Amino acid sequence: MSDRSEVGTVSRLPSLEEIRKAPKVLLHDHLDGGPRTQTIIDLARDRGHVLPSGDPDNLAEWFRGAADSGSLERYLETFAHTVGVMQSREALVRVAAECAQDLADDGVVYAEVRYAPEQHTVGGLTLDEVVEAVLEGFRLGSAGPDGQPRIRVGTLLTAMRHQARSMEIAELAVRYRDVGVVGFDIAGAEAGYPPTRHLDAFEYLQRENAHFTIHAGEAFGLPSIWQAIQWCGADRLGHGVRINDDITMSGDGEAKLGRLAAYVRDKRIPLEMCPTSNVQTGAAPSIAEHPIGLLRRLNFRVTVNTDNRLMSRTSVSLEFAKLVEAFGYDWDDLQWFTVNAMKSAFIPFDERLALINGVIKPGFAHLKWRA
Ligand SMILES: O=c1[nH]cnc2c1ncn2[C@H]1C[C@H](O)[C@@H](CO)O1
Ligand SMILES: [Zn+2]
Repeated sequence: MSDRSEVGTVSRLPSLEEIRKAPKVLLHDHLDGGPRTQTIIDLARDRGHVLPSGDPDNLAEWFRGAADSGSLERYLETFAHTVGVMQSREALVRVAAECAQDLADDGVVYAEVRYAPEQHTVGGLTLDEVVEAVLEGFRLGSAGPDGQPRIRVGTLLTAMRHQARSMEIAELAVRYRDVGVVGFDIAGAEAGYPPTRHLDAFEYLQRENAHFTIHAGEAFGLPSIWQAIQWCGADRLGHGVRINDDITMSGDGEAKLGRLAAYVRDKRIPLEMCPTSNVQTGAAPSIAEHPIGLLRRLNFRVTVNTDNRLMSRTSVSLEFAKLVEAFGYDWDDLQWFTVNAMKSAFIPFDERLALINGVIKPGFAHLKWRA
């Protein structure tokens, strides 16, 4: 990492190793986008599922390469090999437990992990059995050797936007809201599948005082973001990178916000940004040119996320390290992203505040003091 000079002093930027020690918050991570490759290989053997490689490192490289297509649709094809092996209670418990362990090992203290229950019923599980298996996995994987929780994991239930089961999944999310499910989402190919297709589900969730986010403004532009917020009432935007299209820069570097971008900023609507994933799907040209740089400068409520740790070979720490490299972010910037994320979580306000004041601020203060 490079050094940055400040008036009379040289302050060292956070290294990847130091970032790993910081208490981090993750709001956008797919369970089926992050299994360990050895686990996929073991589960594939049990199910007779044929994989592109039987070697964990080669398989990891295959996922990253195949996801590097510049197209969201082709990126999504790689999930056939993760979803395909996550079709039994044992498989779901194992993948969820390892997910919680991997996130805790990366220093994540609070995570919201999402998946689409409707994709995990091929082996005969009911939707309720799928949800219960994943909750059990998170419970097991969150505990340290002393039995104390190392991480808190909340679940978001996703409905696939090209399917027609969103109402059923929304009802499932409400049914499990008091035992670990904290919200709802829609995902999948964006172009051709506007969020308003699922308006009945979003209206139901609003009547139930439930929380939801919508993947919008990733592979499709402003109309998708506008519908997600103004028609569907999304609490947060999954990605939302294309809000950039509603910001114009004048010759002297001044930013002018269109009405939608101004609304998103004024209302403090959280943007779940996933830099590496966006480069892979072509939503951003590179990390250095990612709109996150501008949006952070303009004080949008930006958060930093992984999306799919397997497909992007990433972690929250690595996403932060890439941003430090590209934009020269310091500890204050990383804390700002983290507090933004914690403020935007779907758990109750007093619990968010307790994590901000009791874990995040003291953790960053310690790292800043050592730097
Ligand atoms: O970035 C994404 N955009 C849209 N859909 C996505 C993205 N990452 C994963 N998905 C899909 C594929 C998964 O099977 C599904 C549920 O996690 O969500
Ligand atoms: Zn996503």
